Amino acid sequence: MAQINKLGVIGAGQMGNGIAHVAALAGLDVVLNDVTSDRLKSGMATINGNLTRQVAKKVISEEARSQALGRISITESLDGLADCDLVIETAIEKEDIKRKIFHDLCAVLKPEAIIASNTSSISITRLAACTDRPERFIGIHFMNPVPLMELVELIRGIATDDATFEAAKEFVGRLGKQVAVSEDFPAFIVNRVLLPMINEAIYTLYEGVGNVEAIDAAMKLGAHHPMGPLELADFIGLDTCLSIMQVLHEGLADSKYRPCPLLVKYVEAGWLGRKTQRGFYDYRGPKPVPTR
Ligand SMILES: CC(=O)CC(=O)SCCNC(=O)CCNC(=O)[C@H](O)C(C)(C)COP(=O)(O)OP(=O)(O)OC[C@H]1O[C@@H](n2cnc3c(N)ncnc32)[C@H](O)[C@@H]1OP(=O)(O)O
Ligand SMILES: NC(=O)C1=CN([C@@H]2O[C@H](COP(=O)(O)OP(=O)(O)OC[C@H]3O[C@@H](n4cnc5c(N)ncnc54)[C@H](OP(=O)(O)O)[C@@H]3O)[C@@H](O)[C@H]2O)C=CC1
Repeated sequence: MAQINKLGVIGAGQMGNGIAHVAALAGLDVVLNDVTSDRLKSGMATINGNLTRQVAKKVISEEARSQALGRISITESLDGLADCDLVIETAIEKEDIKRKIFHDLCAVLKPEAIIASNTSSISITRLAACTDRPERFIGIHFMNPVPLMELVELIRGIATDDATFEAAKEFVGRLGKQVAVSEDFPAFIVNRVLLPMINEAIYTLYEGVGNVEAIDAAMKLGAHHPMGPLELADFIGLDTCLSIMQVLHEGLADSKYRPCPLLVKYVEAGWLGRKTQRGFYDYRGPKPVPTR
């Protein structure tokens, strides 16, 4: 089994920067790619901020922080990923964008390298089929926030070979995370359970059963969830939540997965949650204020 020493990460958003952060701390060389230099700059600033917070909390040393930062390089071109042993795609949850990335990546990436997607919901088999190496393609699904969450789901496509699965498992173990293996069905395990709950919380708001604060307080205090479902939706990103519900609805053809029209409205408004500073809460002031 080939050892993974150099990791490529496509997309410098919240998941991409989290994966780059934990991989660099674990001693891997990381190349972070995104479409604009602004995105790369803000991704690196977030990594630096989160590493600095870990130093302040004595989770890591100052030396570990500076070594980790030194292991991450950035590139606006996929050519910069050519000699990586593993490339994880973490661009937005849109299948056409992911397919285009894999098409372009295969043209430059060394043939023996493994390709993975961090997709929350999309079929690994279908994504693998648009690459030149379906046997070396796998779903490696990290949870948000990556530096704090223990779990990573591994999803084999129909063609994924044993060596790829074992290399992915070893990689996840090196990052100090636990593996849950999921079959390749829409939204896998965590999101198959979590997203219908979030969607139902949005229906609860839409139908006027409770307001934002009441729904979140009910689930935090009444079910001991660390975040309320609407706060969590804002944290995940409302665009991502909608995309996952659409994949569940289309993939399982069951009306119980119908995305709530209010979720659609927020996404159409560009109110995507924390990343755009407005969602079920408005984050522009000193503390979050409910928008309903
Ligand atoms: C959509 C998908 O495909 C799959 C998914 O990921 S679904 C989402 C899964 N994730 C969850 O369900 C998260 C639920 N929330 C939680 O577990 C907790 O609220 C939490 C772990 C995120 C934070 O815990 P907390 O104790 O309430 O928060 P908080 O006190 O602010 O943070 C504790 C520490 O976490 C760290 N932290 C918080 N957010 C962080 C982030 N985004 N990145 C890195 N570190 C972070 C900080 O070190 C923070 O320390 P400080 O107090 O010094 O700032
Ligand atoms: N949010 C979550 O809780 C979780 C998300 N995921 C999955 O991870 C992936 C990323 O999600 P997340 O990090 O939250 O999303 P973000 O919106 O935070 O980040 C996505 C990043 O990808 C960039 N991007 C878009 N198109 C391309 C491209 N062609 N090439 C390279 N980069 C591109 C975006 O740039 P720009 O904004 O300029 O378009 C942005 O920087 C999705 O598949 C999502 O389903 C998995 C687990 C948890």
